[in-house]
Amino acid sequence: MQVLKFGGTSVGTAEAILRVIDIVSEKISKEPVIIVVSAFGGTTDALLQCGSLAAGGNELYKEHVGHITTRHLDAVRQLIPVQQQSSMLSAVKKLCNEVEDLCNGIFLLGETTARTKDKLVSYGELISSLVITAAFQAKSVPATWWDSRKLIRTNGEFGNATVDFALTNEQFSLELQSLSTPLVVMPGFIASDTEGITTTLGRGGSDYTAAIAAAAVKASSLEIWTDVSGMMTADPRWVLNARVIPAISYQEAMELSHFGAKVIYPPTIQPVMNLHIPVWIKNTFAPGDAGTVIQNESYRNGNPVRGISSISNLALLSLEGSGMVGVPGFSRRLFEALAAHQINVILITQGSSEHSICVGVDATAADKAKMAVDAAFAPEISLRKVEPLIVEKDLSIVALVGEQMKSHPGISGKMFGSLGRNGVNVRAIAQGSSERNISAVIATRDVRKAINLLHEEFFEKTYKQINLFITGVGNVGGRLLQQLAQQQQFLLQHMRLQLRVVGLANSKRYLINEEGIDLLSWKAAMDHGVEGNITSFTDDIIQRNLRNTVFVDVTASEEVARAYPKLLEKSIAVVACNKIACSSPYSYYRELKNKSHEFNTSFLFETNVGAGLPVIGTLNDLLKSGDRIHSIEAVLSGTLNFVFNNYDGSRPFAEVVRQAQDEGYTEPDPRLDLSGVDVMRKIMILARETGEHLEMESISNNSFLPASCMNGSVDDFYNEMLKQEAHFRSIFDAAAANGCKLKFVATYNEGKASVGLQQIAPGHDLYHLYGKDNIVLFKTDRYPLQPLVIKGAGAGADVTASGVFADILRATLN
Ligand SMILES: NC(=O)C1=CN([C@@H]2O[C@H](COP(=O)(O)OP(=O)(O)OC[C@H]3O[C@@H](n4cnc5c(N)ncnc54)[C@H](O)[C@@H]3O)[C@@H](O)[C@H]2O)C=CC1
Ligand SMILES: N[C@@H](CC=O)C(=O)O
Repeated sequence: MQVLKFGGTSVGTAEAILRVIDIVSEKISKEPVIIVVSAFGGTTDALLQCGSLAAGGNELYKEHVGHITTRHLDAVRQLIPVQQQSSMLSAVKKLCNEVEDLCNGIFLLGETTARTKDKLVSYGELISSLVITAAFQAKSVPATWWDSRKLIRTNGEFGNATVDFALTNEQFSLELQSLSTPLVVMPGFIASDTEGITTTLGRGGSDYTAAIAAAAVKASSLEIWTDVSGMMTADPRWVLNARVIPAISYQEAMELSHFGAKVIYPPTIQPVMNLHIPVWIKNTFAPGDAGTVIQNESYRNGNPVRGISSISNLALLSLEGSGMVGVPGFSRRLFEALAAHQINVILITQGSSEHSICVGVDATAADKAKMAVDAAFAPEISLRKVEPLIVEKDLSIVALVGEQMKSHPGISGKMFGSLGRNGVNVRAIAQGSSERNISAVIATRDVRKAINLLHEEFFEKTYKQINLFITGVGNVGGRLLQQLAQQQQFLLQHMRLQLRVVGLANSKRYLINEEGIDLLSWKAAMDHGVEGNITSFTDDIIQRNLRNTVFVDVTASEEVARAYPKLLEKSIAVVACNKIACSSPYSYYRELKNKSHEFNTSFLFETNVGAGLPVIGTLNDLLKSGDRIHSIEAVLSGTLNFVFNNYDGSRPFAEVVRQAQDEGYTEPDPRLDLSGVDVMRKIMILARETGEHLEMESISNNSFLPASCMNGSVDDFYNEMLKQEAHFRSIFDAAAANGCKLKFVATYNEGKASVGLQQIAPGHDLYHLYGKDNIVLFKTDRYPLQPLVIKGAGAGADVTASGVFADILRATLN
């Protein structure tokens, strides 16, 4: 014999009931079947509402009873041919009249008891099971209706009665003896006490009814038919890639169902587990799907984690005090105080110092718990041996569940590492010695992010999702978006990285799409962005709290550079080609470095020096591996190298500078390049990376630009350069006369940095440097005579964007 249970959604409409009939008809051709049905979806709540309206003196309950009646009568009309309808219509009407009578009584009394409520809600399952029995019969499927109230006997704890299994099993065997049809239909959820008064088995109790029946008749299997295709690796409303678990042990299923996987009512497992009856979770709306089987053995598929679950609305209660250390009885008194007020403890942790004990309870019970515990420990609190109970709310539990976790070291390391890297603070941890469950208490606002992270870490072989927020969509930013668009598919296929641009901002507005902005039409989409600035953009990023988030600064804005600390503090990685942060006063540069370290997230700015060239990375590799820098000599301005490589007096100097700007080598404000300030910033950043506390003021700048060029606007700058043509010509001629080239050189030696224009003779390391190239020469302990040389394009949107791209990838691998 098989037992099948159909939940409220599976019997919510006449159409759904016809599916049930199809499923069951196929089953009974093989072996006899008992089906346990819930009330039509929503009916239990509707009945409870009638009761509370009536108890509150609100006559609207009559209208609600009317709706319930109509719904059930309609189902009869749709499921049963007209000629056979009348007896079922009058049976339903009679039961609905009883509901109304009961509500009238409640209305008159102005109150309702647990016993009356049980009676009231029992009508949902009673009526649905009778209608479904008749529907089978109308389809010529012989079916017997069994009254669960006569079979399942409980104590008198209304609302959540305890089953007397011995008596119940006996009733089932008696009933089985006279069974003459291949099919039995039973109402779920309801039972009766020793005096025959209706009781219920707790919300979701229809699963339990089915398990009790399966155990009583020693069924070959129990099938729970619902509206999902099995137990999932995580809640699919939160984790898009959650998938069905094909097989799971009873113990794992109990852990997962206790921890919020609503697919199965937790007590269901116990009766069938004792008899090793397999439980299948199947989907009424996709009966062909394999579903999940819950069985004795833990299924080994190479992944020790079976599922991820969570409990929301948790409060953490901490009892602390020096008077607790080494004194027996504190925990007993704490638990007794909670138990005396029917407060259920969900999680317990205690450090070996015994200085504190911490328990998790449902947040709705937190205030009651505080009163109870403070009263229980009043003498110790008054003597300051124990502190008043500390209550923290807005917390949740996320838990990894898996029978095989016990034989696998490193799972909790992976779990907490992944949460930590993403700024999810763990408030308490619990792991039983069975190691079947590792629970972490975290802020409720972090739950979605945490579950997705853990799912990615333990289940997704497919990809890791990276959420990018890019600010600044100009020259370099625009090219970065092109490169990302071009490479997205490759990264997905070859590196299992799903790089999504979730946010884009310019100086006036921003756009966020958590599904990822289409990189082929971002310009048009930007027009529909919201008006905002860097503060509202970064607030929005933080509030969304997405996992694996990288903020990319492709502006030259000080305002944007000021936003990094608040992002790093939330473990959001920052990638910047904007040089302002790292060339601000040393204290700010240090603060950012410290925050990146403290919050275990990346702060990367390789493109600050040499654009896409690996200058900072190489320097750090040398330092980390124990080398010592003696000196740095470098040409670090793509713009100036381009200008001096292209200026020979045949056209105005200003015109060559304009060309450098048009080709995208200059800063948004080209005066920073021509004045040498950009190069000062770069050599300072390199010096700082070696550990030097250098400031801009201590760098000497032998500028070749007449001071008058720096007055006024950028247009004034170009006009003034035209006027100063003779000056530029004379510099060029002097170098040419010596057979030299002009290079704007930066040096760092023995803690001192300087920048300035130099005549470079043939044979010098810097002589053969063409176009917009940069060159950096490091002399170190290991490269004392022949320097380590890095050379190549040092400016331009494409190379800079690719350097930023590489930093983004580094940040994601942190
Ligand atoms: N061009 C190059 O070769 C290299 C450039 N860089 C750096 O790249 C950065 C960007 O350079 P480009 O793309 O050439 O400049 P750009 O002027 O073309 O683009 C910067 C963009 O940032 C936007 N912006 C300014 N303030 C903003 C704010 N508060 N919020 C949001 N967006 C804002 C501007 O509207 C503009 O669209 C600069 O910091 C530059 O130093 C670094 C290495 C090489
Ligand atoms: N404007 C800069 C670009 C790179 O930082 C330069 O010309 O080098």
